Amino acid sequence: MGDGLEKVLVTEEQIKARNAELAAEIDADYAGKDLLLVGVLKGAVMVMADLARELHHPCEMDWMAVSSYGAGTTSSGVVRILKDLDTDIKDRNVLIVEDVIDSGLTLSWLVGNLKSRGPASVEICTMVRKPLAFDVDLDVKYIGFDLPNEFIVGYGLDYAEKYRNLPFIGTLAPHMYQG
Ligand SMILES: O=P(O)(O)OC[C@H]1O[C@H](OP(=O)(O)OP(=O)(O)O)[C@H](O)[C@@H]1O
Ligand code: HPA
Ligand SMILES: [Mg+2]
Repeated sequence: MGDGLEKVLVTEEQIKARNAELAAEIDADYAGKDLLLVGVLKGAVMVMADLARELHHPCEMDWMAVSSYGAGTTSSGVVRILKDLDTDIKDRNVLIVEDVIDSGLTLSWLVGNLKSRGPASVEICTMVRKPLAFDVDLDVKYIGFDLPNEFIVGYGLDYAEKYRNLPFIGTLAPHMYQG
């Protein structure tokens, strides 16, 4: 592929179908309950927008920006809040919406942070989970796709802020990030 990509792992059609399935599960699980979606900027923008439009259940949306990757392809392990929620989540049912759980460091930290604010519940929905996350004690209720341990881009996922707008998920050709 001449655009720095190596291969497509999940097509636009597969993502759309999976979002509809996940939304149906969420609709059923939250029937009669309040629901606040918390998107993790910037990666979760695409999945939040698409998933929310597949939901029939009324929900609110808020956003947090945390960063642990900077411009590289491995997590620094240090999570910083760049933008906090506008909403008080005390007694609310919070569903965190993410693009990827890779090392799991970002979400482990975020779940702990949000739970300390006294919500009624905190659950996680991620479009992609990678195998390193199995080593972390993290309960992930809604998972789009389990993918292998390769650096991926597209559908919100970036490499040095690029490729987020691709409608599919693919891998980057190694020459793009190896010197
Ligand atoms: O499971 P982990 O290894 O912690 O990685 C997952 C997190 O890393 C990425 O965000 P990043 O910090 O790069 O910010 P971004 O969403 O703005 O790209 C991604 O969007 C997840 O939030
Ligand atoms: O594979 C990935 N791609 C882009 N951003 C990421 N953040 C964690 N893992 C990834
Ligand atoms: Mg990123």
